[in-house]
Amino acid sequence: MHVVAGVLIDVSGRVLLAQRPEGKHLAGLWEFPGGKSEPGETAAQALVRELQEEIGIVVEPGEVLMRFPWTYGSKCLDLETLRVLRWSGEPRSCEGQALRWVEPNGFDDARLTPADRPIMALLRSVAP
Ligand SMILES: Nc1nc2c([nH]c(=O)n2[C@@H]2O[C@H](COP(=O)(O)OP(=O)(O)OP(=O)(O)O)[C@@H](O)[C@H]2O)c(=O)[nH]1
Repeated sequence: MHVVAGVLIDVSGRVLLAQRPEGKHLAGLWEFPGGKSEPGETAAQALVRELQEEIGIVVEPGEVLMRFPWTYGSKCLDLETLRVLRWSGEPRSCEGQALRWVEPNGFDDARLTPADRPIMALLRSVAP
């Protein structure tokens, strides 16, 4: 399963996280917004579609920050994380999930989905 996630960084260096809803796998943990790609979609196309559906913004995808496999029990992900260069609109919750801008250095890893911990570590390492 190919999953794309987007890293939005605001002017003060905070990144946007979404909370996984009740009743879902990893409920309550925070992740970068995104979702599964559909057959035939590139990662960039999937990211544009997912962020439009989930948080109501139109994004310009940038470079791939990280791509790696991750296993949760019997679930295997190919998680591809892209930087978002620009977006139009103000992120808002379109599917009931909580959204939050957080400082990479001030957010406890235990609150992230496990696969997102190495991504946050990368963001911390490049933070100004
Ligand atoms: N969108 C997203 N999913 C992630 C991230 N990190 C991570 O481990 N995942 C996992 O990737 C899987 C795909 O997520 P999804 O949002 O498309 O699907 P879902 O579990 O909500 O279920 P559903 O859409 O089938 O109902 C989930 O198991 C999710 O926990 C991330 O940063 N962003």
